[in-house]
Amino acid sequence: METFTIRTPCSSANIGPGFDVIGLALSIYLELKVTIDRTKKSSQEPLNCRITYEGQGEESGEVPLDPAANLITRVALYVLRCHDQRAFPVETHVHIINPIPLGRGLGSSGAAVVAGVMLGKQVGGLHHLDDNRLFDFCLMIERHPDNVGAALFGGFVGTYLNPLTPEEVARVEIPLSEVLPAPAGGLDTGERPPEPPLGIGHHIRFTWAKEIKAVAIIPNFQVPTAKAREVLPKEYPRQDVTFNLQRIALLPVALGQSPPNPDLIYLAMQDKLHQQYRQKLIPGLGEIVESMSPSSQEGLLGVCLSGAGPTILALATSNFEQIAERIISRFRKENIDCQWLILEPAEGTKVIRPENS
Ligand SMILES: Nc1ncnc2c1ncn2[C@@H]1O[C@H](COP(=O)(O)OP(=O)(O)O)[C@@H](O)[C@H]1O
Ligand SMILES: N[C@@H](CCOP(=O)(O)O)C(=O)O
Repeated sequence: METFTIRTPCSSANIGPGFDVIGLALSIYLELKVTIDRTKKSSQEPLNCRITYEGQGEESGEVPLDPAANLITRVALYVLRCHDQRAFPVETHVHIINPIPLGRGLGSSGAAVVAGVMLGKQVGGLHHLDDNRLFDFCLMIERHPDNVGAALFGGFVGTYLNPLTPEEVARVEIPLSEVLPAPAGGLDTGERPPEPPLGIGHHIRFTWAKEIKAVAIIPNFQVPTAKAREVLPKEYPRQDVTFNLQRIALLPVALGQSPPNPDLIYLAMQDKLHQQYRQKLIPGLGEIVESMSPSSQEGLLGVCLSGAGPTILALATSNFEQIAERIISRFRKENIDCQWLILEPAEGTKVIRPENS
């Protein structure tokens, strides 16, 4: 019996102005406990894979247990099929432990994609795929690099895409339905899916000052990332783009300085490219972001929307409970309940094998 665990952190993307660029891996972990029983000759399970699940959305059953429908196993199958393996090895059991809240802007889907790519590599024995190549596979599915970059590489990262040839662009823009295997009921045509072009995405690691903690205030409703991207404009006024460029040049420097400079961080976390448009999906967001600053709230460095929301991320050095309570009370006025957590920067995705295996 072969067993191993894949551990992937959640993430907070953007951190204000770094829309689709900056990501921070944080300390809530998706875990896959994988067992492969190679003594079996055949399997009754679809695609030779049994999925069990515990964690967020367990009662509502919103995470499918069919390997042809579950995001993690579909992504693993994509990697396998690019390498002429049509199914999981006989017989694979994937137990998913997922404490990352779904659809809240903490990168649950990014973590699922990264864990899925790693699962494909491990069960397929595809040891030649290094993390940079796995990043390419992730980008064929999650088409912005910030949250998957953080979940794969860990820490505080800047991510960017290479210029691609027109032929490669066409390959990257292929509809998701042609990349991922068809959900339950779809026929396996036996065709090889399109492989990612080489070196689509890259990352650079930034320093994170040890004093800074991330307070996540998580409202009790979901905003699907796809919906939060639909509300964004196709074009922006030049002054808004310049505003973000000025801030993004400051942000990694400001968050790496020890001791942190609250006024600089507050300034560096302002955004004009996505947060104001997402207000219509997240009642109270505008007021929260505009009303809280280091001068009005001791210990606070800055506040932003986490990923596509609705979670609010407050960066702070002290008074975490008071900061969280102030944001929670604003959401309460909208009849929205929240939970809150203090999170730390996290390591990237790891495969953990039992000793002497
Ligand atoms: N552990 C998981 N296993 C399978 N599917 C998952 C998992 N985590 C997230 N997903 C899928 O991703 C969706 C949420 O993605 P998205 O809207 O991008 O929000 P988020 O901001 O949490 O990434 C879930 O509704 C579910 O379909
Ligand atoms: N840059 C993306 C990040 C989405 O992250 P998620 O964690 O909400 O999936 C965006 O802002 O749309």
